[in-house]
Amino acid sequence: MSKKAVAKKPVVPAMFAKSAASSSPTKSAEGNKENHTKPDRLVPWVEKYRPKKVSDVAYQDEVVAVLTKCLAGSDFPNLLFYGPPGTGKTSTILAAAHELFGPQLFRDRVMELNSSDERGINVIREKVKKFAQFSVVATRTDGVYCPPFKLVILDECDSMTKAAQAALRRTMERESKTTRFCLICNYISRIIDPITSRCAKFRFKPLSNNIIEQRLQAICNNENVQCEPEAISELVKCTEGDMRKAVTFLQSVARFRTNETISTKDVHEITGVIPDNVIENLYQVCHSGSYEKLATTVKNVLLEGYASHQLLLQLHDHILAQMALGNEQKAVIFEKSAVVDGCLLDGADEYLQLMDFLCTVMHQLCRT
Ligand SMILES: Nc1ncnc2c1ncn2[C@@H]1O[C@H](COP(=O)(O)OP(=O)(O)OP(=O)(O)O)[C@@H](O)[C@H]1O
Repeated sequence: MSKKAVAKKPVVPAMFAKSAASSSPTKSAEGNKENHTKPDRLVPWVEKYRPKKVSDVAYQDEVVAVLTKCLAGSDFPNLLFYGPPGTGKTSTILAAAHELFGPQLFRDRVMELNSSDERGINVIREKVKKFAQFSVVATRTDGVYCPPFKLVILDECDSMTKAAQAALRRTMERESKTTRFCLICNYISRIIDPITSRCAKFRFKPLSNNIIEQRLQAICNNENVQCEPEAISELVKCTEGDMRKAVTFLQSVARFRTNETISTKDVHEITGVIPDNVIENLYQVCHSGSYEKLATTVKNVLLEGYASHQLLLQLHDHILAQMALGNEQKAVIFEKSAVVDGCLLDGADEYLQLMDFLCTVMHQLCRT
């Protein structure tokens, strides 16, 4: 379902067209440093290009379809959005709240809390409960119907204590007539069952490379930033479906680019993506079967300052694409990469871990 719907989405959402005029000073920035009357160029692009309407949210077709229906009927269930970072969870509910309450009532009707700062039971008892208790009536402002409830958005609620979640559950039950809740988290497993069972749950998927590429291209067009097509693809490679990461990297690369046109070299410098020839060289050294050569190459690669986690990630993709390796050999290699990744996260020595992984690759290649 999602693939077809995604393919039909316009490549350039309406929001890009609207902000084109405001972004023109950035274009001339490349040659005309005087032209910065408005501090537009300092606005983070993640905010500037945050979806303004639910229909602007890319790739999350299921939740967009449900919310569109809810907005048409001006009613909402309690919601639980979960999934990896930068996939649109916060943007979606903020856009829905703006459409639901309009600019005038948004402040009165919406309470937004970041649970990683305010995670204790007192916040639920004092702030959330008090806000939820107020009853509101349906109104019509500028001809727009505004429903008779408020919305509490609890971001990063997977860092709430269990006691706070239990208190929240009671508030959700008691104030269900006057207040709707939208809980947002990365890990649904950390939310207690009585809460998950009271919410309509939506999993936000990592965005496809294709979609990220299209949106980055649209931002480049809107900001009049020139970019080699390979540079965009290279940028997308390191985002792992995280749109926030993609847009943030693009803005940094655009700011610090060495020439007028963004090149893959600029992207590598900012994102830490490792050039393909470095990865290919490591793979070929494994092929050669020489341990000494491997040890020297790994030392040199680390001296260049490449991050070991990124090396592991790109080696994984490179090995996955190798036809010469059978399934069994790949399975052994990827099992090792998972172990090595865990050890790196725990702070193990980068050189030893990479050698451990690459020796496994060498061993498996010698069997072909
Ligand atoms: N599905 C999407 N469609 C369009 N833009 C998106 C989407 N997802 C993320 N973005 C972009 O990334 C930025 C961050 O998105 P958002 O804060 O909604 O992510 P999130 O899923 O809530 O992340 P986190 O779990 O880290 O809070 C937005 O401002 C927007 O520019």
